[in-house]
Amino acid sequence: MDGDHRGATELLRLATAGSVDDGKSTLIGRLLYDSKAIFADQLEAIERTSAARGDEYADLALLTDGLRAEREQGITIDVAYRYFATPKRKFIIADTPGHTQYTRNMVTGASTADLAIILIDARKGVLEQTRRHAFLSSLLGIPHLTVCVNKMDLVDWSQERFDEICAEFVEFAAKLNVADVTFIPISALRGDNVVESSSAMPWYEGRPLLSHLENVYIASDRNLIDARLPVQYVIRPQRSDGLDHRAYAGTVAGGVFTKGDEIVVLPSGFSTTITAIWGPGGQTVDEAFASMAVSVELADEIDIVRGDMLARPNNRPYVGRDIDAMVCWFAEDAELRPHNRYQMLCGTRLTRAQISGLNYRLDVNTLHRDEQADGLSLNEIGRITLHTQEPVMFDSYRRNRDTGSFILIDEATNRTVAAGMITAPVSHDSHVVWQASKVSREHRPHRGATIWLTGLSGSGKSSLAVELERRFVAEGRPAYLMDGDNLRHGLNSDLGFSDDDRRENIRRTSEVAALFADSGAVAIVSLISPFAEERRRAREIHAERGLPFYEIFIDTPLEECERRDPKGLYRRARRGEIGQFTGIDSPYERPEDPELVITPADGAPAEVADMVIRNLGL
Ligand SMILES: Nc1ncnc2c1ncn2[C@@H]1O[C@H](COP(=O)(O)OS(=O)(=O)O)[C@@H](OP(=O)(O)O)[C@H]1O
Ligand SMILES: Nc1ncnc2c1ncn2[C@@H]1O[C@H](COP(=O)(O)OP(=O)(O)O)[C@@H](O)[C@H]1O
Repeated sequence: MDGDHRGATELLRLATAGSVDDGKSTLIGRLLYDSKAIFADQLEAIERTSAARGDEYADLALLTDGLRAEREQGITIDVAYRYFATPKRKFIIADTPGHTQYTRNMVTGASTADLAIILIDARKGVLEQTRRHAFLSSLLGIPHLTVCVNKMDLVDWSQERFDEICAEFVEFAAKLNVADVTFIPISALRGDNVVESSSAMPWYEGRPLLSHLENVYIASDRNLIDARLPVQYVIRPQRSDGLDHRAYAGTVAGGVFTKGDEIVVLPSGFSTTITAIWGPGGQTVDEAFASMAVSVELADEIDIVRGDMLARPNNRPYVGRDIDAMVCWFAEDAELRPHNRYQMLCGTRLTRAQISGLNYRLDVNTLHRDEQADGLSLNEIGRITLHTQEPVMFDSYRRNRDTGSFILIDEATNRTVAAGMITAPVSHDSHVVWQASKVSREHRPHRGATIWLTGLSGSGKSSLAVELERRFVAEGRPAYLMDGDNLRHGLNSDLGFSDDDRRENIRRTSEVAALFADSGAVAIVSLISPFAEERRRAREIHAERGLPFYEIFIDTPLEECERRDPKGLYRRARRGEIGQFTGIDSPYERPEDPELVITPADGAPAEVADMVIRNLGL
């Protein structure tokens, strides 16, 4: 492997969890101090303050506490990053305060960590917060856990006490998915086993903390197998030769890409080869490894946009719209609830997503799963399913922490409201790829569209739809009537009239209409479609694919529909023989902004059809 790649293992990302009382600030201060990573002036100030207070030792907590005060001005998520280095390794510490915002801070600070340090006060032993930190570390997939049993000086350097705490921790951690746990007895205050080995605990045969941090083996933690490059930018440099060499830039999120490799572009599914790779400094390189920012040039002109992903044809991420994930909720003033919609950022892909289900809320202290929960509030963690508007490329978080994570953004406030870790695709759409067609819309002889007629039963949708279809076909334009009644005989024969079934009925019909419109036909939909949200979604499905969509509201008052009652359904509904009848005991949400509104005053269906074609310019 070359130097670039080995270089990645010279950096260790650390997360620390624990509260001030556990001595976390002191420990970080001690690491910085004893490894000479503190500036002389900072050190002097600390020694002066400690001496003035009559402290026996320089209070190293002053160092990190001072930093904390600095950053408390204006940073919303309270995570501080500290850098230090020894001749062996560079370190980045994400210091996440242990107080009330613990979950949010830890999820934010620790999601890229290689190793988490958990501090336990030797006098107190394993506490609720120890379990919480251990659980969060395992949830975040941090590969190494180092449990520092601190304040050993206050338990007389007792090996028995240390062993007792280790045993208790091991018993709890067995329920978690933690690969590698190391225990170190320390006194952060006195510096025992932090940088120097402790003479007070000769029974401890392991390394002191810093030496452990320098030597812990992390090279095999990185995913070198699954090549993933989420496209961040499409670069079109104007060369002096006038040729247009397009390149695709992004940070490699897994595996290795080599010049000459065959790659597949997702979600389109086109394959091509890499002809050149440029490294971060703009120089050409032969290989690109995980965490390298690169741009690549490809042999074929393929339509690639930000949010697409390059992978290997025989090793693809999941591509799908239904995702199973654990999420941690960050927002103070709103709850996560099923059916809510957010912007989802997964890799470089930004798309809308709806919470399709909340399976359970997890108590991070007891690991109890509450399946009755109807929402998640600040700092709560739960298992959800998500349905995205556009296909998303992802791996499970366990396999790849970059391509397996996402954030949810509130559309109104633009704030990050959740961080998510993908468990798996929801089973029904695993490994489905989008198969691109070779016929583009310009190649088709007709331009398609969908005319969506909504209104109560008996309002006159079908009569108008029939007239429209006849006119289009007479003119030689492909058109097809999709009537709710008819679709319910085949495609939708498994659906009844509950709210959920109607939503599914509308969803399926929208998708089929979009396919017809994409093929160049005029899809004429005649569906009560009583829900505004699903009609909006139908419009969106068309907009996403650049297809015209016209919503026509047949605004015939309920009394008139009931008077007409061509099928006798209203009479039966009134007698209670049919339940959930639209307008009687099931709602109809009137369209707020349709392209056209038709009322009975507009005349007979034939006249109305002429008017529609004229008005919509079809
Ligand atoms: N409970 C109840 N509520 C409403 N409609 C009912 C119901 N039961 C049967 N029908 C008949 O089904 C037709 C409506 O089906 P749709 O698929 O258009 O309905 S929906 O969009 O899913 O709400 C509708 O046809 P139209 O009269 O053409 O609208 C009815 O004939
Ligand atoms: N523009 C119109 N003016 C008067 N009656 C109409 C009009 N359009 C339809 N009708 C009548 O209303 C009844 C219901 O029409 P239909 O098209 O079946 O409605 P829907 O499909 O919305 O249930 C039918 O008897 C039809 O003849």
